[in-house]
Amino acid sequence: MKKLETRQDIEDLVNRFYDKVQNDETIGFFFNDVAKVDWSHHLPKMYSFWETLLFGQISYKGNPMAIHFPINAQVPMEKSHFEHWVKLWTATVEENFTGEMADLAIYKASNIAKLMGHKMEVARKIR
Ligand code: HEM
Repeated sequence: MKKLETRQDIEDLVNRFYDKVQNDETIGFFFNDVAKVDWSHHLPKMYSFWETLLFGQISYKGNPMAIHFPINAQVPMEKSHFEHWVKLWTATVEENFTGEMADLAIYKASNIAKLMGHKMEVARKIR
């Protein structure tokens, strides 16, 4: 199987992941119905986000935590949603790529998802 090593690989991975997400029964509605995501805007941001995280190519400048709070305020983003997000991400990585960067993509996503899930839970408690 292919190694995850180029910007094009990241674009392919991210596209395939959000194809799954959009059609997913558990978390798809956050994107389709709650945030009503403009995919032509969102996907390039996600390419840059992952390029920055994995290749150290600083093309993403943003605050990934902050963008999720207003969504969480509308519909609680539960730990189980984040676990499901990670399950879909891990499956998409493993279906398409192998090697160190592929492992790192899974590892980093899991850590961020855990932290994000925790922050969303705390935000709901102090509201
Ligand atoms: C159940 C879990 C999640 C849901 C439902 C979710 C939902 C969303 C939605 C709807 C947006 C788009 C907001 C908009 O443009 O209107 C977004 C943006 C984003 N998400 Fe998530 N997300 C989840 C988990 C994660 C995780 C685990 C990560 C990181 C590993 C992540 C990283 C990002 C980033 C980088 C953006 C773009 C932020 C920006 O605009 O600068 N998300 N998310």
